[in-house]
Amino acid sequence: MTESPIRVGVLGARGRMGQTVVDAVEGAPGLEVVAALDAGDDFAPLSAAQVVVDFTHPDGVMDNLKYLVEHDLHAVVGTTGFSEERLATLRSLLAPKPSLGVLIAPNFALGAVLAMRFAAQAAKFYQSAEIIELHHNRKADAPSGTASHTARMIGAARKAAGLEPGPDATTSGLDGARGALIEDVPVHSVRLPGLVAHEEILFGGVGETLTIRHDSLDRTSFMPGVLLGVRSVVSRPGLTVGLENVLDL
Ligand SMILES: NC(=O)C1=CN([C@@H]2O[C@H](COP(=O)(O)OP(=O)(O)OC[C@H]3O[C@@H](n4cnc5c(N)ncnc54)[C@H](OP(=O)(O)O)[C@@H]3O)[C@@H](O)[C@H]2O)C=CC1
Ligand SMILES: O=C(O)C1=N[C@H](C(=O)O)C[C@H](O)C1
Repeated sequence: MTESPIRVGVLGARGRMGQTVVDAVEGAPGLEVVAALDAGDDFAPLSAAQVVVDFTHPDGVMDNLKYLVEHDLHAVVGTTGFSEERLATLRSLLAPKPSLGVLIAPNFALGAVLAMRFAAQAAKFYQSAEIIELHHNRKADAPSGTASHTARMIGAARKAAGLEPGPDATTSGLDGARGALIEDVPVHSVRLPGLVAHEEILFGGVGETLTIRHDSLDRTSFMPGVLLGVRSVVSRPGLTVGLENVLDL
C-alpha cells in the first residue's frame, strides 16, 4: 500500500524563497502542495495542509506561527528575526500542543550548517573571531539570521572556554566601522546586487588566521534542507532551532 503524500502549505509563496519552495515540494516524491499563499491572502486554504513552510518577513512571522499553532499545523520556518524572547513566546504557544512540531532554521543549506558547526568547534582555539555576511541588496534584515546564529554559537563556545573578548586597540572610528557586536563577536553586513547568500567566519590567533566560508550560489541550495525539514517535522514535536539538530551531524 502506498502512503499518502504529506500535504504542504507555503507562506510567502510569491517571494524569492517561497516560489523555489513551491517548485521543490511539487517535484519531491511523497509531498504535495495544497496551498501557496502570500501577504494579504486568506489563510483558510491552509486547513488542507499538515505542514506549512514559512519564508515571509520578520515582521509577520510571529503572527503566522500563532495562526499555525492554533490550527494544529506543523511548521518549517526559514524566515529570520528570531530573538530569545520570540522563541520563548513560541515555546509557550506550543506547550498545550504536545504533538505539534515547529522547526526554525536560520539557514537550510547544508554547507552553511556545516560552516556554523565548524566555526563553533574552532572558536575556543582562537583569541578573536569576526563574521562577514554578504547578501543580495533586497534583503530586509541585517545582520543575517545565519550570522547572528553563528555569532551566538561562537560566543557560547568562547564563554565555555573562559575566553575574554578578542583584543582590539581601536580607540577612535566611525560608528559601525567595527560591525555590530553579537556575543562580543563583530558582525559585518555587505549588501550587493548579484550576490545570493554568503558568510565568512574569520578567526585570528598567534601568527595565523583561519577562514571558513560558505556560498549559496542559488536558492535551490536551501531546498534539500527544507524538504528534510518538512519530512521530519511531523514526527518531531516541540520547538527545534537549527537544521543541525535534524541532520545526523
Ligand atoms: N532559512 C533559510 O535558509 C533562508 C531564509 N531566508 C529568509 O526568508 C525570508 C524571506 O526571504 P525572501 O524569499 O528572499 O523574501 P521575499 O521578500 O522575496 O519573499 C517574502 C514573501 O512573503 C510575503 N509576505 C510578507 N509578509 C507576509 C505574511 N505575513 N504572510 C504571508 N506572506 C508574507 C511577501 O509579500 P510582500 O512582498 O507583498 O510583502 C513576499 O512575497 C527572509 O526572512 C530571509 O532572510 C531566505 C533564504 C534562506
Ligand atoms: O535573506 C536571505 O536571502 C537569506 N536569509 C537567511 C539569513 O538571514 O541568514 C539565510 C540565507 O543567508 C539567505
